[in-house]
Amino acid sequence: MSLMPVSEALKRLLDGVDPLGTEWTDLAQANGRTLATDLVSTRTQPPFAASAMDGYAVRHEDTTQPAARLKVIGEAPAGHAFSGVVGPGETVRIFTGAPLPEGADTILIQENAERSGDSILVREAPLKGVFVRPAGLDFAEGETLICAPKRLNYRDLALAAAMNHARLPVRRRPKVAILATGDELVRPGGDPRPDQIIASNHAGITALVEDCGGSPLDLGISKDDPVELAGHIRRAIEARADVLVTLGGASVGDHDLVQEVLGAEGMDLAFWRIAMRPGKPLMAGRLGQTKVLGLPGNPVSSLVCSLLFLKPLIARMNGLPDENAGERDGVLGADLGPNDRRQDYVRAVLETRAGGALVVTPFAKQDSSMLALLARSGALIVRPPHAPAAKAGETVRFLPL
Ligand SMILES: Nc1nc2c(c(=O)[nH]1)N[C@H]1C(S)=C(S)[C@@H](COP(=O)(O)OP(=O)(O)OC[C@H]3O[C@@H](n4cnc5c(N)ncnc54)[C@H](O)[C@@H]3O)O[C@H]1N2
Ligand code: MOO
Repeated sequence: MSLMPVSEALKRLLDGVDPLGTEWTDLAQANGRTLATDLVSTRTQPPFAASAMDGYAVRHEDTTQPAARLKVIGEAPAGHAFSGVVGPGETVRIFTGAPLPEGADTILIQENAERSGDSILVREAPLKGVFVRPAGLDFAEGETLICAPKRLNYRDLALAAAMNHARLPVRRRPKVAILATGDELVRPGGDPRPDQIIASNHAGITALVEDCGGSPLDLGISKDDPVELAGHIRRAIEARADVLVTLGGASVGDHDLVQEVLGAEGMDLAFWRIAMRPGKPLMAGRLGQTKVLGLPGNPVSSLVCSLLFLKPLIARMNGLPDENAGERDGVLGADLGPNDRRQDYVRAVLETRAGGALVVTPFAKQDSSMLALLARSGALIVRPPHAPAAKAGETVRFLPL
């Protein structure tokens, strides 16, 4: 049986996938969304020369004489510009964020002024121009401040708000329908019979889809029954899912029906069976406008395949580059035996040792059903097909989790 290399499978999966369309969203809903077009400022910030301190707006030349005294002719709190002009020997009481009044060029902080009635004594002369933020210090109208494509974070959103964008152009989030299959599965919180287990893959993949900028759609659990399975698959198509992820039933057992039923529903198969561990029975295809990704049922296999295939697919639909291209070098923390023909993704603890070395220490057991070890892993050591045995201390490639 020939197995397709991981890189070839990924290429086929992403082939011809274009970014989804653009929609507008409120600023409050934009966290984690992907900006679809560059964001240009509609404002200059600050829009006026502003005081950076609480104190007095002065003409610098009036403050240089020892024990200079200035007359307070008004007040400028933030949001209330002083409308007059500061003339010789005059000052305006000013607060942080208020516009610098005309005539003044410097801020005397209040700690260095002694007020009595409507005058002040300059206790320590300021340097010329201090504590004045010039107009446009932060940014100017017309400047492109956030370039698309970019997943928006809290800093971007503060900046977009400061630019006065209440709504933002973002990519439509890929809708990812997730369907578990198997008579043995019961939802978390359910009451399994002795021969049943809890369906775990859903929870993990839902979270991964959200983390990657997709919108998960829970299609529940289908029994290993072709009619029921076909019904669930049709629901995904009716819901116009961009991606249908099936969990389990991808292998060769008598009850592994997913591929057969998808085929009967009209799926074009792109590939099945990959030279990777875990994840060998991975399958992909297209059903109408919906990309289909058939993940193996073993929990670690389904999560590793999601990381390696679903994540880049969602990134592509958002118009973003594939972050998995970020494999790194690490120091192997324990010996590894020779690899076979499948590219191995070895669960490992990731540590930073003194001096900054990244050390990846593989777990001795690597069974693809072991979620507890995956949860403790910080890295997947990537071992190419037929890699020779490796000794602790050698350099290996890894993907951070
Ligand atoms: N004769 C062969 N048998 C198997 C092969 C093979 O090549 N020849 N491949 C093995 C490999 S590798 C994998 S991986 C599994 C994957 O098989 P399926 O995708 O058909 O998965 P299932 O049989 O449905 O389930 C496997 C395992 O995972 C549990 N499971 C399924 N779904 C969930 C879920 N949503 N949450 C938690 N656990 C789940 C299921 O109970 C099984 O224990 O096939 C090997 N067999
Ligand atoms: O792909 Mo299977 O995950 O080797 O267990």
